[in-house]
Amino acid sequence: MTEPVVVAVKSAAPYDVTIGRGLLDELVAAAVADPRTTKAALVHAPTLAQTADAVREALLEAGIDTHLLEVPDAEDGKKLEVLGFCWDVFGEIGLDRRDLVIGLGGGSVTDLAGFAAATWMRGVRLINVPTTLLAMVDAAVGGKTGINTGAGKNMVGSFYEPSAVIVDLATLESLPPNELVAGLAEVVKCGFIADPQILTIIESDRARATDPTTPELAELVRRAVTVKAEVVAADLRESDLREILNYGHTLAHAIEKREKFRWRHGAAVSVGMVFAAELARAAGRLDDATADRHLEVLHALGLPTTYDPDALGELVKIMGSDKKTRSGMLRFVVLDGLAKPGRLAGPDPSLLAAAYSVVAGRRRTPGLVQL
Ligand SMILES: NC(=O)c1ccc[n+]([C@@H]2O[C@H](COP(=O)([O-])OP(=O)(O)OC[C@H]3O[C@@H](n4cnc5c(N)ncnc54)[C@H](O)[C@@H]3O)[C@@H](O)[C@H]2O)c1
Ligand SMILES: O=C(O)C(=O)C[C@@H](O)[C@H](O)[C@H](O)COP(=O)(O)O
Ligand SMILES: [Zn+2]
Repeated sequence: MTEPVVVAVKSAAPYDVTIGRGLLDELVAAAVADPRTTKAALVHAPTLAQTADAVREALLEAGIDTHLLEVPDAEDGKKLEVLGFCWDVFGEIGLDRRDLVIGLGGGSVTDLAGFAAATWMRGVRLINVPTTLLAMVDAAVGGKTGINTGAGKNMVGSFYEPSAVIVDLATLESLPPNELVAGLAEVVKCGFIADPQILTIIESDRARATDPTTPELAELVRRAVTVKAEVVAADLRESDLREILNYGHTLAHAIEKREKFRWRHGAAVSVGMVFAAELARAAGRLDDATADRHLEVLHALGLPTTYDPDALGELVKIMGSDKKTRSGMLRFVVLDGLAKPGRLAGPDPSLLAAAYSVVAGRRRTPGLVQL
């Protein structure tokens, strides 16, 4: 990819996701797009301190007084006290309604910065600059913002869309390989729910699909962002269709909560997708080949596909507070075939147990030989 590629999110307040390499100029252009903006609060993870400095310099040159807010890393940043810290700094620097918040980092930072922007003076302009694969293809796009609470993952937040998303693929070159692979879980998710070509690209050459410098990875990013953009443009507030982006997340969020948010989100989603596929297979809704393909592709990428064999009871309890639950009835996004997402409501405990026996590693699926 030489020229940046733009994926338009055609929601009520449309915005562009610009994907390329070395996009500082595009970021500055997005920032100055509103000529009333004189100040920016740049929220970033500690690992992005150097990049944050470079962005600040460029914005200062463009006449935007830019303040850096370094927040705790990963899920430690998605906390009420950190949100409070952001609000305090916004107040101290006099950030007003014409100004700008920039989220620079992984999904934990874009979720936090997005919610801080959504709530400050009831909403100030937001630009997301995702620097992990997961944030590029998922967290930074689509307007879900929020923090975790004692009750669980992302329990407080809002739907608040950015005015621009700048995806600089060059930032992936410093990302630890395990983080890149974790991000691929959400890419694989898009493959199963909507765009099977994603799976073919990964299966054809796993090494190139996991190399941040290749056109294959750039194409995976473009395809996954396109899936997300189309879904959120049709159903921003998750009244129905958007739930498909939650494929694998019912179990994933329960695992994350049980693990006190120390698991990588993408790793939990990987296990959650295996569970959802097995649930659909056990319910007679998903063919063996597609169910087996989950284990094969996720395992080949080095993502986890199993979890504590004795945790099902606890996980079912935690899943009770999943946001898709209705009148106390658990609801899962499942597949009725490749790229045919449906819903499974109130599964019988025997179905949950059958599906979990694969996650627990107690039952191997017939099609799978390499595990
Ligand atoms: N809002 C949404 O729609 C949405 C979608 C998917 C996930 N999420 C949320 O996103 C979060 C997970 O995001 P994540 O996987 O990006 O994790 P993360 O934000 O915790 O980042 C992972 C790690 O990578 C480091 N890092 C980030 N960019 C780097 C770079 N370029 N070079 C080196 N290190 C870098 C971070 O400091 C961190 O340690 C979860 O909280 C999840 O709930 C939100
Ligand atoms: O954008 C969405 O919608 C998603 O569900 C994408 C998920 O990958 C993401 O992890 C999201 O934050 C989950 O949201 P939640 O509503 O289940 O908390
Ligand atoms: Zn997710």
